[in-house]
Amino acid sequence: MTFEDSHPLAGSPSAAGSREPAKPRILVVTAVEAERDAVLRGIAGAPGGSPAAAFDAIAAGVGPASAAASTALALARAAATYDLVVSAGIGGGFVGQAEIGSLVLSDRIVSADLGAETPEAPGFLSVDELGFGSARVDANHAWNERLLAALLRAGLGAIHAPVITVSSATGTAATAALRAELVPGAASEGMEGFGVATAAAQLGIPVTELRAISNAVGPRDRAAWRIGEALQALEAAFRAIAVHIK
Ligand SMILES: O=C(O)c1cccc(C(=O)CC[C@H]2O[C@@H](n3cnc4c(=O)[nH]cnc43)[C@H](O)[C@@H]2O)c1
Repeated sequence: MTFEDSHPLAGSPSAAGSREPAKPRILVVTAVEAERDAVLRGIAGAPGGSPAAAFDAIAAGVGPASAAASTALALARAAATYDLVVSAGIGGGFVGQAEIGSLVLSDRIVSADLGAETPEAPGFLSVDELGFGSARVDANHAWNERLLAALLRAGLGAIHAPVITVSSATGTAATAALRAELVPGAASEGMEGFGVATAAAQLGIPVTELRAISNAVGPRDRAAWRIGEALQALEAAFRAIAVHIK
């Protein structure tokens, strides 16, 4: 028995009897159902309902703890057979870095509030500086290139930059400035990426984060959030990925 005969991920025989390469398996983890449904609408928009990858999408709950626990459970149920995990959803955009409606693909995923406040400037020490591990997971470079290429093929662009994870969304200009200083170049803020990334990284599975910007990171103004616009951008991004990923 060959590997192709015995391995469940080795691909299925085509009509001509030759073997198609197996589609990559991608787990998409959102916070809420509205985000998951936008992702699923995008994937369902692939021509013939046949996406170029095998996707599963789950709504894992808001915040890094729920995201980590739900991701770990989904990975365990699938015996960790995913090729990529994507933390996805709407997100805040840092002013001057990412506008409302734009897409941000993480080059690294950084927990910006995992550490200790200090009375001295800048007012915060990360767990890395405290010597308790790391508040950073690097996004998978090779997968990012494939995702960016897929977006580009559909005429979409994404800012490639750090995405921060926080347990409390930024609500003042001072916190926005502090978080931008702590993570230079950060373009987006969400509440789940580091949890998703930690679960994936502990199983050795490549991970990245994709945010569609719904609001500016800064003084809290919920009425100004453009959730519909961001969900449409998220849907378009996953349609592009489902059609064009190679
Ligand atoms: O009310 C709705 O219809 C609705 C639809 C989709 C998503 C939501 C959320 O409130 C999701 C919360 C989710 O959004 C992320 N997020 C968005 N902007 C920020 C931000 O500026 N700072 C931090 N997180 C942000 C976050 O990941 C939350 O889980 C509502």
